[in-house]
Amino acid sequence: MDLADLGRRGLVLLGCGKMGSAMLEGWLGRGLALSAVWVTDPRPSDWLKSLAARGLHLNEALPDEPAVVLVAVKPQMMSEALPGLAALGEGRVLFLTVAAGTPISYYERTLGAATPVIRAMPNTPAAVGRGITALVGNAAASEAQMALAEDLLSAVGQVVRLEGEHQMDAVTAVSGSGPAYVFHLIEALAAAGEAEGLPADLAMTLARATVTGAGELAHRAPESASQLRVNVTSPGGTTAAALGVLMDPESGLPPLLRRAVKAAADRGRELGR
Ligand SMILES: NC(=O)C1=CN([C@@H]2O[C@H](COP(=O)(O)OP(=O)(O)OC[C@H]3O[C@@H](n4cnc5c(N)ncnc54)[C@H](O)[C@@H]3O)[C@@H](O)[C@H]2O)C=CC1
Ligand SMILES: O=C(O)[C@@H]1CCC=N1
Repeated sequence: MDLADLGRRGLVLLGCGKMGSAMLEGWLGRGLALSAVWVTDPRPSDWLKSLAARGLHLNEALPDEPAVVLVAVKPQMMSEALPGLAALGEGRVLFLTVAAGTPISYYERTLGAATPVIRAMPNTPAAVGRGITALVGNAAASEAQMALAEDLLSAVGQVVRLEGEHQMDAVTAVSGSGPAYVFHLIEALAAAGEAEGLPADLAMTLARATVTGAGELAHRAPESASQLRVNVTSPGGTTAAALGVLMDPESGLPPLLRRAVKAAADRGRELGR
C-alpha cells in the first residue's frame, strides 16, 4: 500500500511498547512519514524520543480525525487509556486494536456502538516484515476499512481474516505468542548443546542459525513441514533417535505444546472477562 496516504489524516498509536514499536518500525521501513504518526505513551522509549526529534508527534494533541487509531496498550491498561479517545468514536476513525483478550464489545461500550473497530492479532516478526496478523471487524467497520487494515498490516507481513471473534484466543495462543515459543526453542537447544559439552557461545550460534535457517527453509520450500522433517531424518540415524523422544505421544513436544497453547488461550479468555 501507499503508506504515505495515511499522511493526510494521520495514524495514532495509543501505547507504543514492544508490539507498537515492532509495527511502527515495519511501517517506517516501508516509507511511512514520521510527520504522519502521533504516539501517545506516558513512558516512551529512547527510540521513540529519537523519532520525535525527527518529526514524529510524541504526546502531542491528536488530529481531529485520524484515519486509524492503533490501540497497543496492555489489556490491563485499557480502562485507563481508551476512554480519553471516546471523542473519536462513532465517526470515520477506525480503531484497530492488537490487545490480547479484550473483546470488540469492550471498545463498543467505551467508544460507542457505531465505532468502527477491527481487532487484530499480530506478532513481533512484524518488525522485520515477517509477521502474521489475524483480523476480525465489527458491524460498523466497512469493507473499505477492513481493506485499509489489511493493507496496513500486510506492510509488515501476512494477513488472514478470521471467520469470527471466537477464533481470536486460539490465534493469539498460536501466532501472537508463538514467536516466544520459538525463541525459547533456541535457548533450550543451545542449553542442550552445552550439556553435550559445547562452549556456550558456539552452542548459541549453532542453535540460533539452525532455528532461523529451518524457519527460512519452511518459508521458501514448497514441501510440507512434515516432508522437510523427513528430509533431515536418515533411517536409523541421529535425527530419528532425537525424534523418538520429541514425537513421543505421552511425553514429547505435541502434548507439551498442546498444554502450552491451551494455557495461552485460557489466559486470553480470562483477560477478556
Ligand atoms: N508483544 C507481543 O508479542 C504482542 C503483543 N500484543 C498486544 O499488544 C499490546 C501491547 O503489548 P506490548 O507491546 O508487549 O506491551 P508493552 O508494555 O511493551 O507496551 C505497552 C505500552 O503502553 C504504554 N502505556 C501504558 N499506559 C498507557 C496509557 N494510559 N496510554 C497510552 N499508553 C500507555 C506503556 O508505556 C507501554 O509503552 C498488548 O495488548 C498485547 O496483548 C499482541 C500481539 C503480540
Ligand atoms: O503475552 C501477551 O499477552 C501478548 C499477546 C500475544 C503476545 N504477547
